[in-house]
Amino acid sequence: MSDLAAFQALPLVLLGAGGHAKVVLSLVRAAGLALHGVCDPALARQGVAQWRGLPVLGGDEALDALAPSAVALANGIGQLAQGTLRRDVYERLARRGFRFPALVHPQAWVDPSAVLADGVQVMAGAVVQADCRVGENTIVNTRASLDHDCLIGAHVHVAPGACLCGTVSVGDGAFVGAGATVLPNLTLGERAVVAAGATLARSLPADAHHLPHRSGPRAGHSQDNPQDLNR
Ligand SMILES: CC(=O)SCCNC(=O)CCNC(=O)[C@H](O)C(C)(C)COP(=O)(O)OP(=O)(O)OC[C@H]1O[C@@H](n2cnc3c(N)ncnc32)[C@H](O)[C@@H]1OP(=O)(O)O
Repeated sequence: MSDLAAFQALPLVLLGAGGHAKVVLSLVRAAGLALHGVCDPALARQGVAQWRGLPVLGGDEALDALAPSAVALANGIGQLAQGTLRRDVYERLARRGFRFPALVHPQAWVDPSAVLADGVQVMAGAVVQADCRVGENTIVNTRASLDHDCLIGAHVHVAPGACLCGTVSVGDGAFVGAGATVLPNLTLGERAVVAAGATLARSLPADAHHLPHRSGPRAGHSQDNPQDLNR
């Protein structure tokens, strides 16, 4: 068996037991992959022995008893705009030699020419089109789509229902909110944030935020100042 096949056959340890972890667990089960257990400090503190049918192995320290050659990891920590916990945990454990296989829900479409790095998660209903490249630990969440030739960095979250048109480049750590649309050929810098529901029509520099345009006045904001209405 090749190194890659051996790593893909390892049973998975799920990290975290919050909302994102539930969705990762659902993917792993739908894909028929083997599971070893879940690590979650809160469940361990509460003395919980089983979570959604999985043995609770303990908190972070439980991984000290496991060899990177014996298990692979599935990152169940979610990522909100500007959050770093998911990335920190991934990088710390990857440095210790643990591998995170790319996980693709059986009801997602990933074109065979697309390249997914370790730790990428493609959730149910998502689409990754031809010649996309997706960097480590990135989430392509439920029903999100990356059209042809998108180049997505590491630790990015493309939230549920977001749509990236063709040839969009996204820097490491960026966040594209639920239902947002990014027009073709644009670039988002590292850690840039596109708000849920926004349409991005110009490239966004590193660390910049893009909020949706407002169509009407809001309490406490002047109707004469368009900036108040279009923050
Ligand atoms: C499975 C899952 O659920 S994955 C999670 C996916 N989550 C998302 O997609 C959420 C993405 N987050 C957003 O869009 C956020 O609102 C952010 C990160 C862009 C901005 O967050 P903050 O800077 O905290 O903005 P804050 O919440 O203080 O809002 C500031 C104002 O902008 C408005 N606003 C913020 N984001 C949006 C938005 N996406 N659409 C419309 N209005 C918005 C707020 O209502 C608020 O208006 P107000 O001043 O009239 O009260």
